[in-house]
Amino acid sequence: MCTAATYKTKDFYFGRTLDYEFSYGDEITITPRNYVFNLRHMGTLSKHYALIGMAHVAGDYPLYYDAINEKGLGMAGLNFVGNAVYNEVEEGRENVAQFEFIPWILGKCATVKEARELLSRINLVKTPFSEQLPCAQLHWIIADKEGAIVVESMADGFHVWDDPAGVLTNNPPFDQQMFMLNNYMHLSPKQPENYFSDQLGLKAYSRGMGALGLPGDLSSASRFARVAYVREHSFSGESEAESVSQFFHILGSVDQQRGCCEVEPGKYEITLYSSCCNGDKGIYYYTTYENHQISAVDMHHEDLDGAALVRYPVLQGEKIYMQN
Ligand SMILES: C[C@H](CCC(=O)NCCS(=O)(=O)O)[C@H]1CC[C@H]2[C@@H]3[C@H](O)C[C@@H]4C[C@H](O)CC[C@]4(C)[C@H]3C[C@H](O)[C@]12C
Repeated sequence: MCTAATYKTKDFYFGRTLDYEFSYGDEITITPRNYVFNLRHMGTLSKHYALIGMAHVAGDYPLYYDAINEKGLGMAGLNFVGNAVYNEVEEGRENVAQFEFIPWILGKCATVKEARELLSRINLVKTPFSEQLPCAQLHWIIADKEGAIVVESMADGFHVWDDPAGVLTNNPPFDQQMFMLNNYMHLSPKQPENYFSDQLGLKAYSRGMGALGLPGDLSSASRFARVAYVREHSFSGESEAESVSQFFHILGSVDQQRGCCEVEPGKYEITLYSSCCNGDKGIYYYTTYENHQISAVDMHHEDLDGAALVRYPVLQGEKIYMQN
């Protein structure tokens, strides 16, 4: 399972949890403006916006899971197993392979508005990266400081949904996730009133009872409702430290602890990493399951006019600050 969210204070923030039972070998990867993407069906993409994000680099190709570009547009791919359907290549169309989708959008678009325009022409195709890395079944959230959209390529068509909740998880399809939020419209950070009966003398005996009924389990639909609720009510200061800290708390509401989601006997899905990108500053912050300290890579500390990928390993291992 995975969860993505947006957040705004003075700056725009975008990030995700990556939940899985193993890592593909990820690195924080900066693609500078002159790195040449050799596209499968569209020639080359040689001049584009610079990107920073989490990727598995295969043969010098950055296979992004989530990223932002230098203009503050963010995009993340989340599992959509059983629902994602990609097309065959069609002559004369903009055929973009599923694994090229993030660089194609973030390389060319500065805003969600521009992404919508590009999406209206795209034919998302099933060409795999390689035999070892076949097509991932994903759907995507694309967001900037003005708003978010969700892209789902399914058997019944190519959908571009408005995402006013600013979140995405996994199955079921996005329109169903949004519909199910109706079930939770009574939830509130305020203490509840007794509408049940004026005969029974019911009262709030604990803080936090306004959100009784918010689902606590790890299913995708429950995480969708929980992260949407937490994000909606999030409140923080505007400084970078306060905003980043609050963003990780939003994602913390859907964190997966080892042992709670068994995918096969003795194998557990966990939150391998959580990310928070500052879209205005081009900084990629992250924590991992084994490293709660926030680490960060700033794209503007690199030569963004270069042509070679810049790669940083994901730092692991808890760093405990001993006070005596
Ligand atoms: C497994 C990841 C999604 C995690 C997730 O959504 N888990 C939910 C589990 S569940 O459904 O709800 O059970 C996805 C997100 C991005 C994916 C990667 C990116 O799409 C980049 C390439 C794409 C290639 O086609 C396959 C390898 C790959 C390197 C992908 C491997 C894997 O599918 C990733 C890492």
